[in-house]
Amino acid sequence: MKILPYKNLFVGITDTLNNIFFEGKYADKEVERTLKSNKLWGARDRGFIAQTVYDLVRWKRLVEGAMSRPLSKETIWEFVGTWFALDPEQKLPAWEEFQKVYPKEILKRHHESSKNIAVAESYPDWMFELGQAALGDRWLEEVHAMNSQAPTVLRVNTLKTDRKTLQKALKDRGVKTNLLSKYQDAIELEEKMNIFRTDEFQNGWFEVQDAGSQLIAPYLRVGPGMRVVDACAGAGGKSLHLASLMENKGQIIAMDLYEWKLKELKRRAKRNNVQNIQTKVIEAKTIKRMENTADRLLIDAPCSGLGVLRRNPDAKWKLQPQFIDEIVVLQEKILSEYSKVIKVGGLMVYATCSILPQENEQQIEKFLANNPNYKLLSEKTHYPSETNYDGFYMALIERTA
Ligand SMILES: C[S@@+](CC[C@H](N)C(=O)[O-])C[C@H]1O[C@@H](n2cnc3c(N)ncnc32)[C@H](O)[C@@H]1O
Repeated sequence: MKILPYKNLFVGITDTLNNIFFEGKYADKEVERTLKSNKLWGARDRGFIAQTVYDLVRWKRLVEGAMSRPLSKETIWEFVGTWFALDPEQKLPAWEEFQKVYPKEILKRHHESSKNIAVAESYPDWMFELGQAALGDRWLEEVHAMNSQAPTVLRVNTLKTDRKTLQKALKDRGVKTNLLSKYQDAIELEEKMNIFRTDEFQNGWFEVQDAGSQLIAPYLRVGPGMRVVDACAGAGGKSLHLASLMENKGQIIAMDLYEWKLKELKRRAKRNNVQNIQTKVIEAKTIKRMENTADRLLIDAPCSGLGVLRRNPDAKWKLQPQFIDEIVVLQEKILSEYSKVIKVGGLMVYATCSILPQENEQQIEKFLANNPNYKLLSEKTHYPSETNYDGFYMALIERTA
């Protein structure tokens, strides 16, 4: 993206990066906060700030390689300057903050440092090695695919409208979209924009949900009138989708450990005109009391998020290796305990937004070996390099006895 040579934009960028890298803030929230802080910035300014921050979060290690020193609070201007100096077409403003940024040296250092593929693709060594050990050459394709920008995809709320009507309404506002043929309820925006201010969003005609994620609720084969448990419902992206597929009939029990997430779910349900969701905070005996009660169970498990790094590039730097070990143990426990909630003959879907086999097919193999009364009907990993959307895993399992 071409440099906009205005100091206040760069101050916005460096402040935002500081908060993301050194104050533990989430990239999306921080970008949103910065953009709200100056009402005088126009669409071009905002686009420049958002894009530069996301690029720099994504390419942190590559830029550090070209600086040949780590990013710190002290080197943050050099970090930003180095990013732009890597592109010979860009001309850095002659500001004092960029005095020590020498494009020729940067390009020379980049040439050397990017011989290491983990630097060239900008991933921490441990993550790169973990993925490569698990997925071999496929990992190289996935890390590359997860370095591009995530498209914005909407899921039409079929309780309120249909895809064509939504597409036409957005077109009338000047928003160009494409219907995705392989995803029954999905519409993709041609250009990034803030879609949350539109009447269509406020009136619950759609939710923003990646196309890969939109495959999970239909995989559970729900129908009107069923009793469905969404065991890790969070703020309810999939619960809302299940409600649409069930035509608002039957019952969805949306559960999570955190009440604040379920509160957000309720708010979204109201906007979506969803009336068949009941929320429940999981306490010590909740799961035991619900055994053998559900026709369908969705376990959208907590995971490493190693399929959605292009949406959350800051996770590259925030995730720690021991978290992966811990999350695998938690997934195993959740599967073993929560699976008892379905009745004999009922179905469950176990899903993650990771592409690591240890969180996915290996987890299911262990579960089936320990629980012969469950049968795997199908499983699928969606890889970002193949779909151009987020990476996901889903397994459909039947309780047979
Ligand atoms: C992948 S997220 C769910 C996303 C959500 N289903 C959606 O579509 O928006 C996983 C969720 O599991 C929840 N969680 C973590 N540990 C849990 C546990 N032991 N039991 C139930 N939920 C748990 C987290 O709070 C988080 O909301």
